[in-house]
Amino acid sequence: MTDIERVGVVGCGLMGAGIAEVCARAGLPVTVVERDAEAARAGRLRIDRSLDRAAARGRLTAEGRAAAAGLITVTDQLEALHDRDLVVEAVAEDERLKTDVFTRLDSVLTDGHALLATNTSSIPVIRLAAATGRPEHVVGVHFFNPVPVLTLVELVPSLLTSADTLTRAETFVTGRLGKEVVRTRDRAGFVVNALLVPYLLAAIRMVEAGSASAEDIDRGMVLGCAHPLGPLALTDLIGLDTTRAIAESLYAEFREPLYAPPPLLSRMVEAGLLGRKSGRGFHTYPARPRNETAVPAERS
Ligand SMILES: CC(=O)CC(=O)SCCNC(=O)CCNC(=O)[C@H](O)C(C)(C)COP(=O)(O)OP(=O)(O)OC[C@H]1O[C@@H](n2cnc3c(N)ncnc32)[C@H](O)[C@@H]1OP(=O)(O)O
Ligand SMILES: NC(=O)C1=CN([C@@H]2O[C@H](COP(=O)(O)OP(=O)(O)OC[C@H]3O[C@@H](n4cnc5c(N)ncnc54)[C@H](OP(=O)(O)O)[C@@H]3O)[C@@H](O)[C@H]2O)C=CC1
Repeated sequence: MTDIERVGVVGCGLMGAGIAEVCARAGLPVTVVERDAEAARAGRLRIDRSLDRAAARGRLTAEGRAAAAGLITVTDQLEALHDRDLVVEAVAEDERLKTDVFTRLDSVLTDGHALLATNTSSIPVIRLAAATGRPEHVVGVHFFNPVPVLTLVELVPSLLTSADTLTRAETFVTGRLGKEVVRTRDRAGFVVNALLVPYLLAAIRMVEAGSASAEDIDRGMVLGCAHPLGPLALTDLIGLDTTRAIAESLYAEFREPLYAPPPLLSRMVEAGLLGRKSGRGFHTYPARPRNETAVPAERS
């Protein structure tokens, strides 16, 4: 079994909140760190609402909901992670921001054997590992959105990740969290995003070219290919800012035009049209309390 008993998460947005939730639902105490007190409050609300939703849908008993909520602490103090066996970094897809978090985590974690994981979608893991004095303990552990629903985790060793770190990370995500693992090499976008993101960008280029409406492009893929969401609704779910950041990493690594972010995507990010999280992207979503992910309009 796994030696990981105390988990830390940095960032309590869409992914950090989901990762904290699945760890707590597996019975693990989780400390989540946000940027400041207000963001910590918003993160706590995000986790609590997701637990409420799971309880309302009958996927969690009232006792299970209370137990999971009781295992989670959200704070704005990175030092609170000093005693963790594993920390998963889930801040925004920005290499400088992540590098800074890894440098700080390296000095905060007292246990020399603690695992440092990144949930990055696309940034090569070695660049984050190199910001620490313990690259052998740094590994990519890439969850999928929504974390409580999707079972895949991509496991990404860098050239300096030790075999022991990889085994401990895999044992944790499969044995403790009940997820399925795909191992991938440390290349921008790993496996899934290297395939998925060019498809999302192609749909955005179709909107830009006026080939069809966003609604019809999505309907085409939902009705014609049985995808749960069309590409533009999926881009709204991921976040347009995150999608653009992933495209930029892929383009920087491979220089393939199919990875280049289309101008429409960049203009929408610059306009603050980030998808569900801002209430409007390629589709619109009803207003929700501040910092909470909106639900699609058709379900309101
Ligand atoms: C960018 C990256 O680096 C990598 C990525 O993650 S790429 C993105 C990958 N994700 C996808 O491709 C998502 C594909 N879409 C889906 O899986 C589904 O559309 C969806 C789960 C998002 C919504 O499913 P749906 O059937 O349209 O709606 P809905 O009926 O509300 O949800 C289905 C189930 O998921 C649950 N669910 C939906 N969203 C959820 C969330 N955010 N948190 C927790 N549970 C959620 C619902 O409660 C429901 O569960 P029950 O059946 O037990 O009631
Ligand atoms: N969205 C998706 O579908 C998926 C995303 N990912 C990856 O997960 C990571 C997080 O993405 P996602 O959750 O969508 O992004 P979000 O923007 O929803 O969340 C990022 C969170 O990190 C917080 N944050 C920023 N800087 C710090 C800091 N220094 N310390 C603590 N918290 C900080 C942000 O706070 P504030 O808002 O105050 O800046 C925000 O709450 C990214 O690397 C992304 O690529 C992986 C799989 C799927």
